[in-house]
Amino acid sequence: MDLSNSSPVITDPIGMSQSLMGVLPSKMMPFSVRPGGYSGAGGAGVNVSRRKIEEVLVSGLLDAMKSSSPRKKHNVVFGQEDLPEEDPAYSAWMAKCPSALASFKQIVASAQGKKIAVFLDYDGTLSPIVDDPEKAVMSPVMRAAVRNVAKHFPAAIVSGRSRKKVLEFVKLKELCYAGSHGMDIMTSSAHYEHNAEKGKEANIFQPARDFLPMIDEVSKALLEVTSGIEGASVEDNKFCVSVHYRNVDEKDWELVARLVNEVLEDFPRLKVTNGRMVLEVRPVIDWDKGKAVEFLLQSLGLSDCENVIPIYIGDDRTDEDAFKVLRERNCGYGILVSQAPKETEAFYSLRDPSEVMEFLNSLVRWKKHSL
Ligand SMILES: O=P(O)(O)OC[C@H]1O[C@H](O[C@H]2O[C@H](CO)[C@@H](O)[C@H](O)[C@H]2O)[C@H](O)[C@@H](O)[C@@H]1O
Repeated sequence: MDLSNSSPVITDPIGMSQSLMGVLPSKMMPFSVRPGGYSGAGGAGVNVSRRKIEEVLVSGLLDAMKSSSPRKKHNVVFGQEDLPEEDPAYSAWMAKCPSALASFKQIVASAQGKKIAVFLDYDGTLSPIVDDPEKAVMSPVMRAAVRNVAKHFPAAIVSGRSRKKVLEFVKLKELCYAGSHGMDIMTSSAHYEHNAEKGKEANIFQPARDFLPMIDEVSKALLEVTSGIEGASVEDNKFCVSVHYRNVDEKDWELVARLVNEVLEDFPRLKVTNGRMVLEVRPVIDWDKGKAVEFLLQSLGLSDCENVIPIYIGDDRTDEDAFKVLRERNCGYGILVSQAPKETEAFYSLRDPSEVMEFLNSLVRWKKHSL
């Protein structure tokens, strides 16, 4: 597609501001697309300023794409990215966000006499990041670790994937699942804490149900526009859609940003956020992984901070919403999976899925020991 002559026309500037609000820092937003309204000049000036706005939005999206996970070599054994050289910036970051393994004693000491609830992201946390999203399988040893965790603690998977897909990967019935970034939650009766709720059937909560036809439509549109870009792929996650650019040549990233932006102009009720080499299109509703964790704690009868310590482990930007909720409630711990310093609301860190597994196994050993 030749974009050199395209002059995008913005038909709904307020809608567009919503669609890109997820990725643009507010200081980058031009005055005319701030939430609350469009205040551009009228007449011929409108098209010029609209085009400028379009450029600012595309370049904001592109910056966000570039700043997401850098490409690294993969370790053939565990599939995780190679460990970085120890450097002062990393050591300084570790001082602020220490290893959850090194801090294990402190973590369990604070949980003495309380119930621990475990929340786990999937990609990059329980399975290593791989080039093909369809091949992000979980190893049998990790599955055994998660199964053991679910035997001893209330546990849930909170993923950007569709609930069906993540269940296909995890293959464990003992857990609760929150797919589509928490917009598709299933709790099972086994987890209900209160006697009155014990007999309850598995429960489904889908706060973005009305968006299903729209998501279907945008998914098809995104698939169509990106079909000519080598390496790009679109994954329908039921209540959200991922546009993957991990396998796209960097010179084509701007094209990906531009096309996603163009498609979203027709969907003012959708927004785009970005994760690890992926643009995630989802409804503009006040719901995220943080809200999903609050919902799960509440519905499982685990919202009493005095007696419950929720632990949330995740690697991506969307997991920050959950870390933030725990930090703001002053209840439990967020653990970021990362090998590089990152700004985070998490209290602790783990380097990769193999460390996540070690941490989960340690939790189970501690629990068995304390019984
Ligand atoms: O919340 P998550 O479970 O972490 O889901 C976020 C996205 O994860 C998947 O993409 C990521 O993992 C892929 C497989 O390792 C990798 O190829 C991709 O680059 C990563 O972004 C999933 O495919 C996406 O749909 C999720 O949005």
